[in-house]
Amino acid sequence: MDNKPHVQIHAASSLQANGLNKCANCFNLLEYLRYGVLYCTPKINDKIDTHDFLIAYANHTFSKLTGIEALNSASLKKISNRFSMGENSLLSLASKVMHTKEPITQECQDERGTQWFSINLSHIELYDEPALVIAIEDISNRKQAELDLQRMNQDFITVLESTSDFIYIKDKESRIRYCSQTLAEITGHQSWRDMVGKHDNEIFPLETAQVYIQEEVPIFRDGVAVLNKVNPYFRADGSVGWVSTNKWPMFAEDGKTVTGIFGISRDISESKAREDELRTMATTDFLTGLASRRDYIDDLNRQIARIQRSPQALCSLLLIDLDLFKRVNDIYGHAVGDHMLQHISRLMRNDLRRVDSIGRIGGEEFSILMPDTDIQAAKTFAERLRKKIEITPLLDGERSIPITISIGITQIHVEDSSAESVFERADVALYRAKNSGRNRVELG
Ligand SMILES: Nc1nc2c(ncn2[C@@H]2O[C@H](COP(=O)(O)OP(=O)(O)OP(=O)(O)O)[C@@H](O)[C@H]2O)c(=O)[nH]1
Repeated sequence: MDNKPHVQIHAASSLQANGLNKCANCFNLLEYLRYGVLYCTPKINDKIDTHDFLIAYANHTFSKLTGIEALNSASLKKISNRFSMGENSLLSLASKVMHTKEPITQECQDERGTQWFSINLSHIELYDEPALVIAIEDISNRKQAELDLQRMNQDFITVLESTSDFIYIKDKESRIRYCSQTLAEITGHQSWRDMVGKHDNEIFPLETAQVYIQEEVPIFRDGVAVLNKVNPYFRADGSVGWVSTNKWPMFAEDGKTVTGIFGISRDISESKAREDELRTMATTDFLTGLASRRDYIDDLNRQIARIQRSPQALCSLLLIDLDLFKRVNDIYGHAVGDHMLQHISRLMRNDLRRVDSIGRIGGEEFSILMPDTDIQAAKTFAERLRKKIEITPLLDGERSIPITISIGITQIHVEDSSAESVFERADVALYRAKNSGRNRVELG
């Protein structure tokens, strides 16, 4: 140790001085300790309940750690306020130890709050004289690490309590160790702390829990992440939401053993609902609920492909146009015109088989696909539909508004390579029906 001072021992009594001097070599050893050591004796020889102590010996490390110099023969009271101990003081602890003869260990800071110490006070009897040994250790680094950890933990809890995502850490039995407040609330718990130790089986309906548990099998078995899984979940109120989930394995220090799972599930209920809505809008006509033109043409193309594969297969197509529909709009207004389109759609849809499909392919133009139906059978169906519409007017309050339809029919041929050629033939037939006075069925 550098600049090690010569050991000097100041004894409270001659008897003690004798003993201590005999121990001088032992005290020399203490100079090499990484602990600071004070050896104190009660200031008044025979009174243990004295309020002060004489520092008989301080090792070099004590001065080095605390920055307090000239300790030998100083009083403990004098240096007591150099340690910040909350309710206690070094002096009060010293008195307590002398009373109880029980050692005390306490953590404290220096007066400026820049250093942390662990201080141990022990009562000893040396040559029948009571004495106090104070050992001090600089624990600033450990304390800083502890405080950092505490702060990190607090930050982590703040994240858990404020994030809108469902965040969770599970142990190797898939039990919750931490989770976000949102996950607690959505599953009917007051605090995320109520979730700690729970298994998915205890949180979610069994079926949902099984999905989540299965998902975690490869994570535990192979240490791989599971990413972008879209799953439904059940809220405490019974409603269904959707989450997109990422789960990662957490490893032990060996970097191999999976000790748990870290997961983030994001609620995508709103975006999923919007996506579903857009998909429906793209495939469904908003006014009538029938297939949109695009979706209907997809069906038609499938039928064309089927017939190309099996030329003996049949499929007929009806092109249907409302007669003089402009007049309905002009006389009754556009809203009634809309009701008429809905009315006709309902009448047509009610007459279809499961295998048939129907689409609104223009403003007041519809088309029906009839698989496994030749053109004559399609004509019979079309005539029946035409008559039904003729005799079923739209009822609008007191008013009864009649309408008729014209229909052009064609059968899909093996030579048809696209929807256009099929529509063209049906259109020619429809044109003929219109030109022949409307409310007619024509074949093309
Ligand atoms: N109310 C309403 N009318 C529509 C809609 N789409 C198209 N129409 C109307 O449908 C009418 C079609 O008129 P036209 O093409 O002249 O045919 P039409 O009056 O039915 O006569 P023909 O087809 O020759 O029998 C137009 O007045 C369009 O405004 C719609 O979504 N709602």
